[in-house]
Amino acid sequence: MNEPRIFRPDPDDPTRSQRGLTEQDLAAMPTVFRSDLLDGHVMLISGGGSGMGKAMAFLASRLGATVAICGRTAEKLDRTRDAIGEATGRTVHCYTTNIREPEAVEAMIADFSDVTGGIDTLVNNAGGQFPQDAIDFTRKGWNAVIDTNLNGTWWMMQEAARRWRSDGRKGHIINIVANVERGMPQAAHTCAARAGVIYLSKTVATEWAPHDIRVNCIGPGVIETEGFAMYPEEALKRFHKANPMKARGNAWDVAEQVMYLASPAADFINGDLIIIDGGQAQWGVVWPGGMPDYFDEGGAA
Ligand SMILES: CCCCCCCCC/C=C/C(=O)SCCNC(=O)CCNC(=O)[C@H](O)C(C)(C)COP(=O)(O)OP(=O)(O)OC[C@H]1O[C@@H](n2cnc3c(N)ncnc32)[C@H](O)[C@@H]1OP(=O)(O)O
Ligand SMILES: NC(=O)C1=CN([C@@H]2O[C@H](COP(=O)(O)OP(=O)(O)OC[C@H]3O[C@@H](n4cnc5c(N)ncnc54)[C@H](OP(=O)(O)O)[C@@H]3O)[C@@H](O)[C@H]2O)C=CC1
Repeated sequence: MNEPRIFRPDPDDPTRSQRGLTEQDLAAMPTVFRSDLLDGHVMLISGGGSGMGKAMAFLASRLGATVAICGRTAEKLDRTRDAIGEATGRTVHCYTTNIREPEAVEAMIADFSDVTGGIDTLVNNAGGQFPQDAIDFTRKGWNAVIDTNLNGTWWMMQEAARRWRSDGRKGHIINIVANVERGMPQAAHTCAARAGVIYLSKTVATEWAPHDIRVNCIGPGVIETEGFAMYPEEALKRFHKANPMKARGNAWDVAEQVMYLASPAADFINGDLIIIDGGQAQWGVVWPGGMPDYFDEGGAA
């Protein structure tokens, strides 16, 4: 049997404490892309201090891009900057910015544009949610998820677009959403926010075409990252059963797709949603963490 091209963690290995790829993995993972693919390219990645955003920051830097990452936790950003510097010799710019604060977003986009001469690709990857039955959401919990994933993403999109318009510069936005086509029980807040982002993106992909701004989304399925800490162990044991490949994706699967979209090869892709989920959208039941007994008649999940 052929070995997989990239490492896929064994979901049943109880000895693994690490969730997702290590910095050593990210420095050494093979890539299909040419090492100078993104020379001269400027990329801002929100949530770039961990998980998929960190993998994107590593890969973009390895391919020659000038990268900035933002998040709420300075230590995570600094650590990522140092690890990428060590692996690639490149300088990653860090912004301790909460995307829920529009003034802070405005200042970050202005600064990174001024420092670099202009952003080429904005990747809105920051986000998340907690698992809970919708009927039990508190107002604060609902607002936290909507404010992060919908409002925060929008402040970033609008500020970048305004700056591109005033600079007369073309730009590209890639929004990381989720695979929400059939809904996702215990994640209704995030489904609402991500569906909002997908249709916001499709709409402005048309509105902003005259400004030479393209907008696309990527919908990951179950991708093993540090973010899995949000979920109970029992649910994690079942996540890989949510797709017919019976696998978890990893951050590199998503990072390589982002680099493809950022490259000239994707110049004619606009207003699209690309799903990376091992076939989850077509498969079985919609409860990644397992169904309540009410539904689970034959133990199918
Ligand atoms: C299994 C099936 C899977 C089903 C779903 C399976 C999805 C699989 C695929 C997706 C995987 C991923 O996205 S993995 C990536 C996950 N990564 C993340 O989620 C990281 C970022 N997330 C966050 O920062 C937080 O979750 C988020 C709520 C969005 C923003 O946080 P804030 O800092 O604003 O909020 P907090 O102060 O933590 O919480 C604000 C309020 O939210 C509510 N709240 C917060 N955590 C809560 C919790 N665990 N349970 C209930 N309620 C909670 C409370 O009301 C909180 O108020 P108080 O009561 O006053 O405290
Ligand atoms: N892993 C998966 O299976 C899937 C993940 N996703 C989504 O993909 C994205 C990346 O997730 P993943 O890498 O797995 O998880 P992580 O939890 O590692 O990444 C989320 C990142 O977003 C940052 N972030 C969260 N809230 C804010 C905020 N208000 N302002 C700025 N930064 C913020 C976090 O940093 P900090 O807390 O320091 O601010 C963190 O670095 C998220 O939007 C996630 O919901 C979607 C589908 C599946």
